[in-house]
Amino acid sequence: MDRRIMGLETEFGLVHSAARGLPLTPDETARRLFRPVVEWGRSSNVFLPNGARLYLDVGSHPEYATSECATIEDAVAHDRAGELIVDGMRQKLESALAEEGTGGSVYLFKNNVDSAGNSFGSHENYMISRSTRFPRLVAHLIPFLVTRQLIAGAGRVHPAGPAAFGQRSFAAAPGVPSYSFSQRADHIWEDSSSSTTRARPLINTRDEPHADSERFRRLHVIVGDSTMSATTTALRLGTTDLMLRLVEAGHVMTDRTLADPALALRQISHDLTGTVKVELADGSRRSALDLQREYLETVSRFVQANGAHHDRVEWVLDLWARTLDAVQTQDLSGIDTEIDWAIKKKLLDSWIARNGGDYSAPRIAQMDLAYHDIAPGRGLFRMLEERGMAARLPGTDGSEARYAVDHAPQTRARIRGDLVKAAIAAGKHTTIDWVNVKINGPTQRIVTLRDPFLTHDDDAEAMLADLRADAETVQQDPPAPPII
Ligand SMILES: Nc1ncnc2c1ncn2[C@@H]1O[C@H](COP(=O)(O)OP(=O)(O)OP(=O)(O)O)[C@@H](O)[C@H]1O
Ligand SMILES: [Mg+2]
Repeated sequence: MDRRIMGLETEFGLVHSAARGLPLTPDETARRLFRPVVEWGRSSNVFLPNGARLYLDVGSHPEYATSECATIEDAVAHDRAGELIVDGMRQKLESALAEEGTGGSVYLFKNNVDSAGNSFGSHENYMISRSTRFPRLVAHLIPFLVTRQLIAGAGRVHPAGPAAFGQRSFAAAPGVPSYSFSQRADHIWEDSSSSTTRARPLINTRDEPHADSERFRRLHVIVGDSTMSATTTALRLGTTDLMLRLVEAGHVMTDRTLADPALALRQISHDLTGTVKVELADGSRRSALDLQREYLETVSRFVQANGAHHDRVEWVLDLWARTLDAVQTQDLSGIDTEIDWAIKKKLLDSWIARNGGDYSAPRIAQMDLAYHDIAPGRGLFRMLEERGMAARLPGTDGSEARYAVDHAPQTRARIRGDLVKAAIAAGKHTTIDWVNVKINGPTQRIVTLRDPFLTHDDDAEAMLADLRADAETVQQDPPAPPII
């Protein structure tokens, strides 16, 4: 696919800490956080004017699923817009709690593990053609995704050393405080399956295309870490899209099937040199660095032969190469403003250099968490960004995310977003999913958008015109969306 629909889902960690007395329970905090959303959309599962889905699933992790994006920069901007939106809700809740005397602080973390060791996800969605042979695609993608943490991991501190997996422990001896590439690697148990939680695979194979099922399929990757840095997010999406292109083109690829992908994920995550050898199904042993170098080389040759399919391909290949060089030479200075695990490691290592101690210091664990705090002026990544110590995606100036808060990208999300705004203004109840927009009421109407690329639909135009006419007759102002 030359143009590809992509979407990112982020589950946030949520904590209330009380100034005095007991904090709100996680469930209560989440319920309170979503109160303005429910007031606006009459549900804790809504689609927003920018086309995105904001919801509270079982448990207490707010989730933001970006609308369908057709470019990497849109996906990055909309992912960040989600942070701005939930941060606005966080600020509202903090103010409400202060007013009623409960007080305390509300924290939202864009990470993948909580203090009790539970893991929550950052899911990537890529549209692929129905004609692509799915088992072949999955087989080629898994070894890539297992080793992708070298270039797209968010980094994690293990104050008591890596946890054991079955009978095995990794890298540093058990009990030796350490740092790993990935947040998520220790929590994945299978290579691919149709469950996202129970067995927790790398790829969820449940077939829900959210589009015309005869033409399209949605690839649901759930192994990735949530990334704070725009450049890391762009690299994560950009490299994966290139790999998909290669497979889709029917490019003959070496079989790199791993003997045990979940085990290899952990072995690789806990070896910052990238040189530990993991076992392939054919009995050979290869390092993550070697495998990633081969992928980069194959993709580069493919691009040379077939041309770049968007204007960031060169940038993706360059950052990919620089990151592998940094791992190989163990000199992170070339990537420590661009790749999350390296940005965070630099921060932690400079604290240790100034204060002594090691990765077991309580302050280090705090910083590991605070890096992912999305609050401006408090989150460590946010602060680095404000000081110009975290790179922006070239050609962007930071205003794109703010714009994406209430503007949908140029896909069918644009139509959905317009209908959401118009329905709210007209005081109509709706039932919406990724494909359908239904106006409830005595004269039910439904618009079905099966092609995610389409930005125009006659039925939707007609519905929009009617909703706008209805809005003229509504006396009250519509409720404001639950965003800042
Ligand atoms: N046809 C498509 N191809 C690829 N991605 C899509 C397509 N349609 C929608 N998406 C993206 O897929 C994601 C779906 O998010 P959502 O949270 O609803 O996921 P889900 O897997 O369907 O449901 P759940 O998280 O409830 O299990 C969004 O980011 C959206 O932009
Ligand atoms: Mg989801």
